Amino acid sequence: MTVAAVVGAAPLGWRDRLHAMRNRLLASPRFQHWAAAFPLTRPIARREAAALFDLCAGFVYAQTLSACVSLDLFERLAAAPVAIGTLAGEAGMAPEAMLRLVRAGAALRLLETDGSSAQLGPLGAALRGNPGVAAMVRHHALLYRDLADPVALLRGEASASLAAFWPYEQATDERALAYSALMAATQPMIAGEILAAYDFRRHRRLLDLGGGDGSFIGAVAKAAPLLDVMLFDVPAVAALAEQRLAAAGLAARSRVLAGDMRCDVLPRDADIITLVRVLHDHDDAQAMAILRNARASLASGATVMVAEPMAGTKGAQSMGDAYFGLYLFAMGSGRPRRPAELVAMFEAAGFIGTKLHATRQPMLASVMTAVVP
Ligand SMILES: CC(C)=CCC/C(C)=C/CC/C(C)=C/C=C/C(C)=C/C=C/C=C(C)/C=C/C=C(C)/C=C/C=C(C)/C=C/CC(C)(C)O
Ligand SMILES: C[S@@+](CC[C@H](N)C(=O)[O-])C[C@H]1O[C@@H](n2cnc3c(N)ncnc32)[C@H](O)[C@@H]1O
Repeated sequence: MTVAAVVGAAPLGWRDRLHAMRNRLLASPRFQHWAAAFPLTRPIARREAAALFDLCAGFVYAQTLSACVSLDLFERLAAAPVAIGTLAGEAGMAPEAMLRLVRAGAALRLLETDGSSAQLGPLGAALRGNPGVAAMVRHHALLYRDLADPVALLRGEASASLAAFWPYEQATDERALAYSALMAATQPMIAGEILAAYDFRRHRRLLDLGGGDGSFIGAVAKAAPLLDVMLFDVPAVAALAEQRLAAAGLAARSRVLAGDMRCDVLPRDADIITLVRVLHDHDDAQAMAILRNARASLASGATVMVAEPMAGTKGAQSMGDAYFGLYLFAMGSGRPRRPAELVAMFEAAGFIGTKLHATRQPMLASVMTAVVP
């Protein structure tokens, strides 16, 4: 009797049978021993075992990085190597403990060490070039807490601290300041990707929905000096944007509006609307409401752009469905979407001509545009 017959399921097709055969083989200790011993399969066996080990141990690596960021080690080591004893004294720990951390960091290519001093490793050096990454590592303390019991989180039995960090509906000034500061810290890497992928100089007036503190439109305004910029966000964030844009000398070229982008009337004079790291925060019905509202405000020929990390991104699959999938689940709304899902949503909202624009680091953001017929 087959497994399918036992559980009463439909008989397996050839693809499923092949899949089941592969999985039986991979689970067999005899096959694993053979593959590790046979010279042609040995590199694959080692790579797959290492990949599985990294999944088991990934949280330790992330916490090693977290300790380095908390202790500001990458900045401390920016100019020159520093003796382990000195670093230990500054961090308030025993030299043996600091050496343990430095050796862990060196194994992860964050640091380098000769056993008596430490200096930056290649990944620690790259991290310094993107200050938003350290801000995210600090922020991850919340997600780490929420994921302590992932099954309880998925069952809805644990209250997530991340949800309280993003209180869009009731954003007080203090909360808005906290999440907008995090977004502003990470915005340069995102704006860099979008500006390299899309030329905004072809437009006249841009409306950035959920535009945060204005960091993105500030960068666009610099790259497209003739473009007028508008920003729409919840009241507490819009107030921050107003201050920031004025401080950047953009008061005359910019307009800031406050409200609910899902249902409030939007300005009608934009020829491009941007949604940067916005749509993936919202469940499908809300995301459709945003797209339909954007469509209603735009004239024929105008453009809508979604820029955010997308699921299924080649070479960065774990970023989409694993990282952002669980991040947004803990946050309590939204999901990372595949480009094909966004195309369907654009079309359902009345846009045509969807286009995916290649970005240099799709792990950080993908860019998709569509136009009003
Ligand atoms: C010179 C020598 C020796 C060799 C040359 C070899 C060579 C070419 C090396 C390359 C060097 C190089 C250019 C490195 C570049 C590294 C970069 C650009 C690294 C960037 C890393 C970015 C990271 C890790 C980003 C992480 C982002 C995170 C975790 C973002 C999280 C965002 C969240 C949670 C957003 C939340 C918003 C919400 C609520 C979802 O809407
Ligand atoms: C993840 S942040 C992205 C901010 C900015 N676009 C960026 O990439 O840095 C999402 C933004 O959408 C805003 N937002 C969320 N729900 C909103 C709503 N219903 N109406 C207007 N803005 C909203 C939030 O206040 C926040 O500033």
